[in-house]
Amino acid sequence: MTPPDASHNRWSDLDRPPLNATALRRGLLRPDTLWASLEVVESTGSTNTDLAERARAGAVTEGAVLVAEEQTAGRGRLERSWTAPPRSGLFFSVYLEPGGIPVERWGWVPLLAGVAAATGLATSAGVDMSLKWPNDLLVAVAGEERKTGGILGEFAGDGIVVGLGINVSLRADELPAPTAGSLALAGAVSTDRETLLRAVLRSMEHWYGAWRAADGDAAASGLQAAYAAGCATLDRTVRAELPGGASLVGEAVAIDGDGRLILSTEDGLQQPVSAGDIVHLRGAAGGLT
Ligand SMILES: Nc1ncnc2c1ncn2[C@@H]1O[C@H](COP(=O)(O)OP(=O)(O)OP(=O)(O)O)[C@@H](O)[C@H]1O
Ligand SMILES: O=C(O)CCCC[C@@H]1SC[C@@H]2NC(=O)N[C@@H]21
Repeated sequence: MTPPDASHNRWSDLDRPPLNATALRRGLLRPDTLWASLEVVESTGSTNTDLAERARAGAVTEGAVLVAEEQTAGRGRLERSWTAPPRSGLFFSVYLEPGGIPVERWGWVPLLAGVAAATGLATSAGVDMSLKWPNDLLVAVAGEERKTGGILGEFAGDGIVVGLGINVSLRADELPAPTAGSLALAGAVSTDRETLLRAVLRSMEHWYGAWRAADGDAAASGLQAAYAAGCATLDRTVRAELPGGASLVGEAVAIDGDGRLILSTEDGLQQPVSAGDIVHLRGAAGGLT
């Protein structure tokens, strides 16, 4: 006898159960907490696009969370795409309105999301997590650094939409690129997406509260130090591929108060990098391979 869902592969329903929005709301939406609403949609183009549209229309309040089981036009930084099979990971965006905080400090919000996601996932999935500047989430798969998550922050309306894509149960044959990984491939003790999402959102609430309480000062709130402690880019020789095509090689020596990566180059200069792609090069400074 043929089961009614024979067209699905065996992973779709057993290993990738749907999210329970009611349970998530019960655990996260409480009076006096940051998270004000949580919606789970079956499929959409991009949760960032959707929340940004709502923010521009004034149709969303701070603390809104939009989660999709599947994205058909997921977007990454630098006009790239974000692709993953339905329910293989967490694809969600949050809307934050740090009114009163000087806008030049808002650039810390996506970095804050990276610290929160890395901390929340390390605890809930039991996997060592690190950050590649600015905010890729890295895990080790068979001793190799792999990207298991990415973060896209976009100004919209009076606030900022921060979208997170986290590869949870992706198998090796499903990876969108050789550089990608997943929590499962990194040996996660749990791949329960509700547990992971709750942990990330709670950690984000903690860091956002601390950052706001310090008036957006990343040093005073401890955020700058937490970011540096989790950042795998620091103390490495890296190549920064800058917008416009130029590139810069140097040792990553610090994250400054504006969240920029400081490279110490061969000519002895300290060059701040505020946007671009970082490639971690092997070997110590001067010993590139
Ligand atoms: N789920 C994911 N996990 C990790 N990395 C991802 C994921 N989805 C997309 N990426 C990465 O994001 C980038 C997507 O960029 P882009 O849209 O330019 O695609 P591409 O595969 O690099 O090139 P193109 O689509 O132009 O052929 C790639 O580096 C890809 O590896
Ligand atoms: O690594 C990157 O370049 C950032 C990837 C961000 C992906 C997430 S998935 C949820 C949200 N919606 C999007 O379209 N993008 C972000």
